[in-house]
Amino acid sequence: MTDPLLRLDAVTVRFGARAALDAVSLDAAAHEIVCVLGPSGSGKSTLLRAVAGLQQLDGGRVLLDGADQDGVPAHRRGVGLMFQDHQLFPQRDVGGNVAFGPRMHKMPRDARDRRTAELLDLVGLPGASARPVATLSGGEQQRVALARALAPEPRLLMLDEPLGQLDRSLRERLVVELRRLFGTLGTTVLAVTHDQGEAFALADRVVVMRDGRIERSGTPLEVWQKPGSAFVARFLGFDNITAATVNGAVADTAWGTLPVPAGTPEGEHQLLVRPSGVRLGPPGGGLRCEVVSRTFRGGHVGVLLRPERGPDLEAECVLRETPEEGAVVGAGFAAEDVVVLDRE
Ligand SMILES: Nc1ncnc2c1ncn2[C@@H]1O[C@H](COP(=O)(O)OP(=O)(O)OP(=O)(O)O)[C@@H](O)[C@H]1O
Repeated sequence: MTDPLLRLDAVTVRFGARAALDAVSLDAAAHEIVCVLGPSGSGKSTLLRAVAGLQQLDGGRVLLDGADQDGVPAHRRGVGLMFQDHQLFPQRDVGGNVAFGPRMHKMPRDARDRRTAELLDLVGLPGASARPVATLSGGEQQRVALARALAPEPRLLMLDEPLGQLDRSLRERLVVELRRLFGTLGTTVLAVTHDQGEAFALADRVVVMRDGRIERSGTPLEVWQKPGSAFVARFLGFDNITAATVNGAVADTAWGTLPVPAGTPEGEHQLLVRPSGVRLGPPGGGLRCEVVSRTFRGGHVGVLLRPERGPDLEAECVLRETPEEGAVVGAGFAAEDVVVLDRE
């Protein structure tokens, strides 16, 4: 087997008594887009800094193309970094910013100009080379920062909250463009973000961190379908979580008896019920609930329910079928949207 492009092998970084990274092991294959996701303070930036060579390790190894990077300074690792505040050089024009890396690498002027023009095309700013940085919008600055990070052709591109400061609609558009761009260029990417929507849209593989450790790793679909722990489920925005005793095809919970998917192991578990699996009907059938609030979410409406027993429940409804606030409804549960969580 060939070496992965990036390998972290039991990497530990401590600040005082606290481990910001606690024996983290992680591989990224060439051309893979890996997004590290996690709450504030979970160690995401420390992980990027460790790979970049900006953070001393207290244990473990970082390997690039199979070579241990111990003692290799940041500028010799061949990795590109784009940080949240994407600081462009304000006194240089767009072209001067993008060509900065290649000039440092002594690339001849012709080739530099060609590369700059190509990259500006790729990021959707054709012909912008002579524009002063101060005349760019936030989204345009982000694109220039990206072109600058790509210009030296890094073997690994690392992004720290790449779209952090942009508004939601621009982020949603840019994230699709970024994925396409990285696919075209074959760039290997390690990105960190606390925005799960961004990570799921961008990544081939999502890694969720918790207190300096990797809690869950998989394709976006795998992690979405099987969060594994209550922590990951909550982080993904799922709140319908309850303790349950599984017995055959059903489970006893605070909300009453719920169906569970075939093959669910017997015994005590935590269960997640996806909002799409909470089906609303007339109050006579199922668990009696009052509608507390409704939140419009584009394609559907999130409905918060106060059941006659058990914690609040969230349901997902199509607009036409959404009950009024204050209405009393009966909630049923669909087995295919009930997921077993194996830990807190
Ligand atoms: N230079 C430092 N000195 C002391 N503690 C630090 C230092 N850098 C990070 N930490 C601590 O290490 C832990 C991980 O921080 P890190 O910045 O990696 O988290 P993060 O997941 O990137 O958070 P955020 O999303 O807020 O940027 C935190 O508890 C943080 O306070």
